[in-house]
Amino acid sequence: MRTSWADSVASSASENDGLASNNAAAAAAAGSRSARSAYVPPHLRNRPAALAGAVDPPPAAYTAAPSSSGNRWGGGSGGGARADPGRSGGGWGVRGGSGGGGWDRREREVNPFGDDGDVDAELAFQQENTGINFDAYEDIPVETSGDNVPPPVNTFAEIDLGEALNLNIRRCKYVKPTPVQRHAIPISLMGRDLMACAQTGSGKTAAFCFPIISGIMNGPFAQRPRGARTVYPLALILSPTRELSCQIHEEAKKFSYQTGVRVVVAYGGAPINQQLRDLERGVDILVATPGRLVDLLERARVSLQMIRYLALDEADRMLDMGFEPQIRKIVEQMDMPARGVRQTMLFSATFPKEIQRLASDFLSSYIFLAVGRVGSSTDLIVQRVEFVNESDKRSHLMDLLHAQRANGSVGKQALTLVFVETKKGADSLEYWLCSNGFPATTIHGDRSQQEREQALRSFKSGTTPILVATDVAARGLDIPHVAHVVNFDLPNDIDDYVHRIGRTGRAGKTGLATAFFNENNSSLAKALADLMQESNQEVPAWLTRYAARAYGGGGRNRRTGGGRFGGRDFRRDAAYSRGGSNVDYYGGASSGGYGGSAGGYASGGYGPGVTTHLPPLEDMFLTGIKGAFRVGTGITLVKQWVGNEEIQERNATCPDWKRGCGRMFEESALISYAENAVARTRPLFFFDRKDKATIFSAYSPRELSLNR
Ligand SMILES: Nc1ncnc2c1ncn2[C@@H]1O[C@H](COP(=O)(O)OP(=O)(O)OP(=O)(O)O)[C@@H](O)[C@H]1O
Repeated sequence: MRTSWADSVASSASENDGLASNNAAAAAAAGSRSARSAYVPPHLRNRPAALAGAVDPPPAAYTAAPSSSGNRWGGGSGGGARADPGRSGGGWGVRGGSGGGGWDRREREVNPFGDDGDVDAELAFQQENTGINFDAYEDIPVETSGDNVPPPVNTFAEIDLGEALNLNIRRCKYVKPTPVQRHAIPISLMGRDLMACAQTGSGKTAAFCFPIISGIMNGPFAQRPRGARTVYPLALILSPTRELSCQIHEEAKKFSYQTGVRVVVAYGGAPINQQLRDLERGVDILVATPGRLVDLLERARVSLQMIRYLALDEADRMLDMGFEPQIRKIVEQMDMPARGVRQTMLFSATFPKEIQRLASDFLSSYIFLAVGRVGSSTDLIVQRVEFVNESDKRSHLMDLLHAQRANGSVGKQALTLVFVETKKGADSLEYWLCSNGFPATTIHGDRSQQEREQALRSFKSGTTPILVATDVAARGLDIPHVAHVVNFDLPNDIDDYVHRIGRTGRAGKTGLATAFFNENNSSLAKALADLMQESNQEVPAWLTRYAARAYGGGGRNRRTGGGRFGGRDFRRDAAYSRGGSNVDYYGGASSGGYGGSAGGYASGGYGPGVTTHLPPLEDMFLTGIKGAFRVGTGITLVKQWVGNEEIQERNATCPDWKRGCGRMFEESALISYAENAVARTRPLFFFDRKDKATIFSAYSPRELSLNR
């Protein structure tokens, strides 16, 4: 039976395709969008028209504006485990009954640390933070922007997180906060929205979990409706893959042990009934993948009406085209309190400016935080690039692994993660490695959920110290002892490369990343060389030559053209503040998005009139035989196309591109253009200039659809 990986991106072809087709359908329906009624979950139906289908007014308890101290719901600073009315001490009380988000009275909270409770005595015998060298992060440049940014802290003791949470932090052996934690936690505790970018492995999970847990512990009691089967979490943490959601869930459970805050996870690919039972036992923090959450919302088993905190991990991925429609649905079209009422936190190691712009739709008067440059990789990772022809890759890998084995160069327990492009490629490489005496397993979107879990377990335990993976394993996974990441096939996007190599060199440890580069990767050359140079790596002379030749270092590379290299808040970029209206991004414009007027991107619609909200792409016209067509790029391709370099790259794949600007263009040529040049991974919209309707939209070569 096909498991529902619908909400697990990286597994993803299936889901992305699904999403893409949904998205295509959405775009197709763009012209009639206004006539289409919005989905109303069952528990919101039969309500006064003003309320149904709209954002519910949040409960009075947390409609207050952010307070300058404490969280935005006016919660005081707090001590130990939460002692809500209706809860018994120690955090196991019953709150709100079943469906109301409280603990089941009969449930015992498993100790995730396996200690006997005497934490301090136990820790005294252990070397604190064994092997973790956070001093490595000390000299990282930090940029913050926005109004009234609170000062960073240097120790956890300076932050009032509450006794129970502090105890768990000690149990985790976190001695001091990492740079992103030092800055992000005070910002979030102040009740401010946050867009945070920090390098892979630098502790972002705790940076958003601590303020959420502390806020729930210390915030006002949440009186949740009783009786119904619907549950009302107070915090929602969304992540793109199932494995990552599980990992965040595990971490959050550790942090919230004996705090009285209950964390539940919901993801696709696993039986929903078990997850429903978990939810029914009560939930304060729901960690979820978008697809499964939408399912739960549509079944009216979860309501977002009482959400106080929304965190998106891997936020740039979540707002990329594959997920954006689902995220908009969850955040804007269900019953979640509006931005400015809820507190929103976005985290990632990469944050292209066009995604920052999109993300600002979900934030209110937010603070931007960049620890290190946006999208940079940590220099704890030694990066090597080797020129390897396609046909030599296997033998080259074999040489690497033999050398590794012979000289123990990456350590005894060392694990090697090998990234490949396709699922088939993963299977076949795994088979070949095993046949050649290297125990390997594989993780990709065609494997069942059980197989994927088994593969991860076997890799983590060292039973199969080589894991061959597609991008399903590229983001967020924190697997100890991954000493070597091999990019057997390089990705097209430098951001994907950053996330992939970030599976090693985590939490202050060093790591090694080797990439096999050949002619097929020339579009990545410039971005790769720049990234390596920036992180003080030795760039081979031949790569520099490729980079110079490739001019623009294309692919979906967003570093070129001044896009984001330099790591800064997009609001500071003058180009973004033009937009035709006087949008004050710092003040939180009404739409928060480009152009600032109603509709368009800000409302998530791509319907008629959307062209008025496109960034300045006035020169990007193709004139077709049936009228004038504007090529809009949705969101993410805009900057890429404006830069000369990108046009160069497009030329490489679509010779007609440059010639086609402003000229007659056959419809078939447009389609082939879409197939060949742009639609590999991101959507492309063609707009008829006259009536501004989408004439067709393309998501991938397979998903090209004609919607006339
Ligand atoms: N203050 C701390 N002290 C010691 N270890 C920490 C601290 N904060 C986090 N860690 C550890 O650092 C590792 C990386 O943390 P985490 O997975 O949150 O990184 P991340 O920034 O989210 O990475 P990615 O961008 O890859 O998702 C984890 O093993 C975590 O337990």
